[in-house]
Amino acid sequence: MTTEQPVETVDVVVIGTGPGGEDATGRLARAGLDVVAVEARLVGGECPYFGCIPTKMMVRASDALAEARRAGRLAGQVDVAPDWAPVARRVRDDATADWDDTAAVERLEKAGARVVRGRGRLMGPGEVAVTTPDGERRFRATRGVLLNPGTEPAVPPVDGLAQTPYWTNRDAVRATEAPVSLTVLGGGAIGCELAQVFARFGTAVEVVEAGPRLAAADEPEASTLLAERFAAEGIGVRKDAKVTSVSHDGGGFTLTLGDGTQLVSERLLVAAGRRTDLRALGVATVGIDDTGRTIAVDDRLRAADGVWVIGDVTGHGAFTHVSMYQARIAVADILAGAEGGAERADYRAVPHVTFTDPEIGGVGLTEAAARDAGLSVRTGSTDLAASSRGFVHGPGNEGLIKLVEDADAGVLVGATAAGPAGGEILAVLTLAVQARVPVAELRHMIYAYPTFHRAIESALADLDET
Ligand SMILES: Cc1cc2nc3c(=O)[nH]c(=O)nc-3n(C[C@H](O)[C@H](O)[C@H](O)COP(=O)(O)OP(=O)(O)OC[C@H]3O[C@@H](n4cnc5c(N)ncnc54)[C@H](O)[C@@H]3O)c2cc1C
Ligand SMILES: NC(=O)c1ccc[n+]([C@@H]2O[C@H](COP(=O)([O-])OP(=O)(O)OC[C@H]3O[C@@H](n4cnc5c(N)ncnc54)[C@H](O)[C@@H]3O)[C@@H](O)[C@H]2O)c1
Repeated sequence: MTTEQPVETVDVVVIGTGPGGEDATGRLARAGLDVVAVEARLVGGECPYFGCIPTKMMVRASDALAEARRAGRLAGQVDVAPDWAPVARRVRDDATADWDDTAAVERLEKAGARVVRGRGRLMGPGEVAVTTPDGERRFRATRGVLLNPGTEPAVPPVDGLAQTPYWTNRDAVRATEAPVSLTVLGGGAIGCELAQVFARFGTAVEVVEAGPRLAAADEPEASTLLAERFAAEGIGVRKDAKVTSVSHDGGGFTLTLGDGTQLVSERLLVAAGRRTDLRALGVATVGIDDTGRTIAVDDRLRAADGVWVIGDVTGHGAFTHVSMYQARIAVADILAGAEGGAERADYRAVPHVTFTDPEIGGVGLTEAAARDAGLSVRTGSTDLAASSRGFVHGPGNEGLIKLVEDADAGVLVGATAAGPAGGEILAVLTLAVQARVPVAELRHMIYAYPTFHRAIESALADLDET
């Protein structure tokens, strides 16, 4: 039986504590506000427990195996006997504390915030109801409500799929052993990272992608690079594939494709994008459209009077760094009161890194997006393997740098760095896009020899020739 409690008046209610919501809760509490953070699962959200951190530990392990396998051509034979046990142990003990958020809750409490376990929803301006295991609690927020609900794995409406024990990322990070065989539905960021991880541990992996290429958000050249590496590592990729049905029995999963092909595997990972449920959040009660997947926000993350929204649900890049960037701006705006915060969100240089090998880093606009935006586009590219550092590196040196220039303005508006340390090379390119560093200045710079990032110089030179 549920009991209704009196309405508690507080300064701010935060619904959902992904990386941004957690950070914002701490900042607001440290600023002296009375803050209640409502969390239905684990404080910290997807990233520390089911996303970035555990999957990057898995990537680190699989990269170690790949490097050991390359050692024969560099330093003498290394015997490689993959063992998932240390991976599972690190993910369980080091990354997620066995999926326990006590430390995160204590951090927030130490900052002066309260954490309420349950599912929150808006009931009108400043009004929040929380369904907890002990009944419903009601809060009235006088300064504002901050929404950071994140996303859930999307499960495509494929005949039979919902009735099978498929994995999502939340199950894959809990794997206690690498499966014998795995079909991955979706060749985006999650699908590609995890396909390569398990393949390197000996799993027979097949990626089934509805679209024409892997990593479709990135430049086509990066997709090709990744596809070539997947082929070299024996990872099957089926592009333009339509899955018509899925079944599961003692023999595992059977996927039937549109052309009649059947794929059989021990496990099935669904990595086909994410979904949100705005209706359940009650956003319509404050005048926010709840029919789409995202919530529109202004450059101070305001979505309605007294309502700020941050994270994946804003549609400005489903990345931890975006969620935390937005948290800082929203908190400053909440604390500034009527006059509003000074900092405005600017998404021209949002970086992202897909931690496959080769690692694919991208920032700003792709060539196609820049052309669609009507810019006068010039591109420059270079082959990382042909650089001095690529030559030194040898096995595993495949990569590229691609620059997208607004030729009229003489600045970069986008860049891709794929290869060993692609994400690290990206840092200087992110700065160039963000600060609109003139291409002439980038050419004038000195790039340390023989680094991977020195190849930027060759890509800049190539801008002249296109
Ligand atoms: C497998 C995987 C790997 C990833 N790797 C990376 C990476 O390497 N780098 C990177 O930058 N990003 C990565 N991401 C994306 C990253 O995890 C998210 O962008 C990040 O977590 C930010 O999300 P968020 O702040 O919107 O909220 P989330 O992290 O999704 O958290 C939202 C929280 O709100 C809670 N919640 C939702 N609704 C309610 C409600 N009504 N009441 C109470 N609580 C509620 C949820 O329980 C959840 O804890 C990865 C994601 C996945 C799935
Ligand atoms: N390193 C990182 O930063 C990182 C890593 C993982 C995830 N993420 C974030 O999480 C988000 C979600 O990742 P994701 O991989 O689930 O989504 P995604 O949007 O990146 O990729 C989903 C893929 O699934 C395909 N797909 C959809 N329905 C399908 C179907 N029925 N059959 C076959 N393929 C289908 C899509 O065409 C797409 O290529 C990413 O967009 C990213 O923002 C980031």
